[in-house]
Amino acid sequence: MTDAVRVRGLRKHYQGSTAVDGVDLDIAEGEIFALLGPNGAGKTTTVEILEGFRKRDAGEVRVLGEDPQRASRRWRYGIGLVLQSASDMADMTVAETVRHFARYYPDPRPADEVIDLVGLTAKAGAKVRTLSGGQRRRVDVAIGVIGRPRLLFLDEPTTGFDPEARRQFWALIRLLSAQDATTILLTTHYLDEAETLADRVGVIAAGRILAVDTPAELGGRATAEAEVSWIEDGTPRTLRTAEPTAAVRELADRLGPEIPHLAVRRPSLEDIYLDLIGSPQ
Ligand SMILES: Nc1ncnc2c1ncn2[C@@H]1O[C@H](COP(=O)(O)OP(=O)(O)OP(=O)(O)O)[C@@H](O)[C@H]1O
Repeated sequence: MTDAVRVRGLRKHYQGSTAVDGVDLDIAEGEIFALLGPNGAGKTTTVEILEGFRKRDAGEVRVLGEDPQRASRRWRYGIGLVLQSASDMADMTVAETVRHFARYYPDPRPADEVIDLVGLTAKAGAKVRTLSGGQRRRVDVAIGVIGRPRLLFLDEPTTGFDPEARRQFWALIRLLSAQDATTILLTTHYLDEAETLADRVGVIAAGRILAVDTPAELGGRATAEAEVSWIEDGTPRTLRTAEPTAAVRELADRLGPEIPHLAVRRPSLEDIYLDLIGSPQ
């Protein structure tokens, strides 16, 4: 499989402070990759360098086979952006906005098809300013994918969404990924979003990548000990074990088939993430 993104030894300093401190990153074509990290970790700086909006101080960067700093117009057509600050086309309708952006591309998707894809057909004639926050974000996605990008950048796409809107948005991203094998680089502060959407996640802190893996395997998660908890003689008990099934069987033998308040908990992606970035839990 070819790499959509290949980064080696990326560095960026701002007036004395180091924002990106030797990042290596590979993202395969068709992959959904989530970049996670605390505020100020270097996510936006890294992503803006990949998008060609920021110059690096050192390192090699290849995005869709080209150096974003010297990339061609054709290269830019292959990139889709959904940035944190939404486009302000508030006085135009949804359809006008999408058609407006379609003109920038040599081979855009049909505007109606994209509006349908993002679930805004019923709102196609509505002014963008009359839409809810979540609906506006869908307009941003429509603009991001109108040019048939091979690589889509999503910067904190669901901040401020209610739970239902987030789930709808995730379904849309999965659809985009499945339909056209669009490569997606997502930054997010929501661990459940990364877990649901991403094939792999990378954790960055203080400008360095700490770990890259599938959400299930990150930081040794798949082999981490489970915590078994229950109540015995009115007292809460917990046990950490690599063999929770055996522990439950032993408890059932001792306490009967219904073990009071039994729970078996494996570390969540959030537990692993907080552990990696060294945050007290
Ligand atoms: N234009 C700039 N000038 C000076 N320092 C900057 C600039 N942009 C970012 N920084 C600094 O670089 C570091 C990394 O910032 P960056 O925005 O890349 O982090 P981030 O991981 O995207 O954070 P967040 O999750 O808060 O968006 C921070 O310490 C930030 O203060």
